[in-house]
Amino acid sequence: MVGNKMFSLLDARLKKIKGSNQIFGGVSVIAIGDFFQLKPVFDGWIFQDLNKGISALSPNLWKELFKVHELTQIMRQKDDIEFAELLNRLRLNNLNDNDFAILDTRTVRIEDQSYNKNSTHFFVQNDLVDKFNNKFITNLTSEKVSVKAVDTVVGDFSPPIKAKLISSLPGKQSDTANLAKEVELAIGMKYDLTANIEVTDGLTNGSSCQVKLFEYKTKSQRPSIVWVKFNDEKIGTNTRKKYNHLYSQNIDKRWTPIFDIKRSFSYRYKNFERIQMPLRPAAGKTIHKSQGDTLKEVVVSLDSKCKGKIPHIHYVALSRVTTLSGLQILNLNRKNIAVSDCVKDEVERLKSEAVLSLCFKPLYSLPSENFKVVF
Ligand SMILES: Nc1ncnc2c1ncn2[C@@H]1O[C@H](COP(=O)(O)OP(=O)(O)OP(=O)(O)O)[C@@H](O)[C@H]1O
Repeated sequence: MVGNKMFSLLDARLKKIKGSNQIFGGVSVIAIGDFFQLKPVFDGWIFQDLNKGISALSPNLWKELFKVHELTQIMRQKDDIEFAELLNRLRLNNLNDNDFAILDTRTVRIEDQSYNKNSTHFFVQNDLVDKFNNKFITNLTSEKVSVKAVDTVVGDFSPPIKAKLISSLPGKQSDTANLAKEVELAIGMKYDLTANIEVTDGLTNGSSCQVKLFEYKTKSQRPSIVWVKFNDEKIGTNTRKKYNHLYSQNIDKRWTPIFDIKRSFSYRYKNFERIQMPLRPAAGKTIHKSQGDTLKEVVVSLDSKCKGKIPHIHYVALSRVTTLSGLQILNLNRKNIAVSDCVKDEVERLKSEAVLSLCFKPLYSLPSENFKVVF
């Protein structure tokens, strides 16, 4: 979700690109989202006033310019309306005893026979995700390879200084253009892309796939191509056409080739370049990274070492799955369910003071007897 700092940066960037002083450089902006999902990371809610630097003097773009039109039809859980209604109550922290009893029926223990250990798992924190993925890969008996990043420092430094700078790079992927220092790849394991490779072809940060084959074109220990199958078969259609010549007999036509990519980043005032496979293990993922996902089966643990409650995290985690029967809960952490007060106030304000009046009557709000299809 876009926060208030990012929104203000978008405004400034568009003004620059368009060479115009009009708001957003005169470009029309449509914002889509749900405030009852997770707060932007390292940013404030889009409706809050900026309070630092020169931007604090500028108007609140969100409150001044935007009006809301609410989409009410639930698509993800359209085949399980009771579950959809329960989720709508969870979204507002209004679950009743019967709802909790229903969720209890989905609670599992790791020792249970029914536990779907191979389903995607969601956790609150990164360390739990890493632990789960490492264990998952260790337990796989398939072919594996550990791919190390190839790093270079940009600038005129002596070789020992370069080596020292490179070894000081952090393990945190978000500090290194989303490319890992080392990524453990295993056939059959689920991965997410960690970079936008080809946006128009759906090869975007977060796209989910399964690794199918390593292809070595040289004698190196490093695969030249990692063949993957995306969960959504439309993703990678153009890439598969573009690399048609790479498909030998043992390569399934639905698989997509993934190559090393090169990205630049700055760390402690020095510039670096990293070459790495843009893949991150995703048998387990954080609930923050699961936003936007749709899955048939999921196992959720809301266990958290954080002291405070994280508003809306229960709703986001439980609403990624299409049916109640596809959901398993390891730990609901019921006492931590929370809704942000400032979000409640803003949604109230939008509904009472900032409703968009449409200049036409949408087809879906016309009575069906008025609707005729003419050939
Ligand atoms: N018109 C539609 N018909 C059938 N399925 C749809 C339709 N619109 C969306 N979906 C499916 O519903 C799911 C959710 O869609 P989408 O991500 O657009 O909604 P959303 O409200 O942004 O979800 P969220 O914010 O909770 O992630 C997706 O799996 C999408 O494919």
